[in-house]
Amino acid sequence: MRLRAMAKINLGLDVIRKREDGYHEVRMIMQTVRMYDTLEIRKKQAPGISLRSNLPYVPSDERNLVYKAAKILMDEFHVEEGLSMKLTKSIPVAAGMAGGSSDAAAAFVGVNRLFRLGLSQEELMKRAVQVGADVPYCVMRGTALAEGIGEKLTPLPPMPECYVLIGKPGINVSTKTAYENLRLDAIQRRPDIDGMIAAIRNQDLRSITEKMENVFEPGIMEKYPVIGEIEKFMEERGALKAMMSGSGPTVFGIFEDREKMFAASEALKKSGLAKTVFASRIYNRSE
Ligand SMILES: C[C@@](CO)(OP(=O)(O)O)[C@H](O)COP(=O)(O)OP(=O)(O)OC[C@H]1O[C@@H](n2ccc(N)nc2=O)[C@H](O)[C@@H]1O
Ligand SMILES: Nc1ncnc2c1ncn2[C@@H]1O[C@H](COP(=O)(O)OP(=O)(O)O)[C@@H](O)[C@H]1O
Repeated sequence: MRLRAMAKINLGLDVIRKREDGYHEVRMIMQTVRMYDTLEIRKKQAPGISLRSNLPYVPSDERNLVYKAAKILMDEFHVEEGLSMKLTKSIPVAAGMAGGSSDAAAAFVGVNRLFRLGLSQEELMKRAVQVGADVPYCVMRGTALAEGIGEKLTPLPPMPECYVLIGKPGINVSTKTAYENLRLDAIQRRPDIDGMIAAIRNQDLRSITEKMENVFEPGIMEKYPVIGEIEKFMEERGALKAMMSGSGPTVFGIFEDREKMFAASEALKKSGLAKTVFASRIYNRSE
């Protein structure tokens, strides 16, 4: 069985408060994009889980989120057979695009099917949060409002068709450190999440992009000015708006015009500003 684990972007990202347990309460507009890792899974005779990946620097033991997800289901349902998995990564790692979370979501969906465990999507999402705050969303996919620590999800109508240019500079930002360094009392501009939901319901792409805001961006951009440079580069080449995704450092630009996006993509590759450049488009649940 072969599954696609798709990346996400945050069209809007607000952090409301820090909880007692150290996690933060968020309000985010999530959107799946057509950039994906591939997870191949099959049964094997010997018991246990084996995992291979195409990237030497991604762990292929129990630290891998795919492994964690598979183990949760196999333990709960006392699966006696073995599982063999092969992960081929294309989504940049530690990039703010939920690559690992989406791989884990694919493992939940795949293991449920392969061993005929009979769990509904909702039942998978309940278990998914044990692996990471964004994993339930990665099971659901599409356009959604995420609240709580990211696990309370409200599906939204698909955002209007558009093109997404992805540019990741050659730096890594840890999600944990980004949350730890966020000064909630110093946040100056709050994203208008409710306004964005209205704009999505109205299928108004311009209004959606006008409302794009991420509270992590000022702090991370101050440390890594290249993020702002990539945004400017995209906007000068036709992006309605460009912004950092999640805790960064990946930048995405929203384009109405496909040709402009491809031209910007080629130029960005040549510029040397970004290490990974990928021309993509949004993915909707109905596809
Ligand atoms: C910031 C966001 C925005 O979508 O995405 P990424 O930048 O990681 O893609 C998410 O909130 C990331 O969710 P996810 O990556 O699943 O987080 P987890 O693995 O559960 O947690 C990693 C660390 O981030 C912090 N964390 C995470 C989520 C949250 N709501 N509050 C937190 O404080 C915790 O310190 C935790 O130890
Ligand atoms: N399947 C996986 N893919 C990528 N990274 C993984 C995976 N499993 C565990 N990790 C670890 O998780 C960390 C961040 O993963 P990733 O999901 O790419 O971050 P982000 O959600 O911030 O983009 C990496 O440092 C990596 O070592």
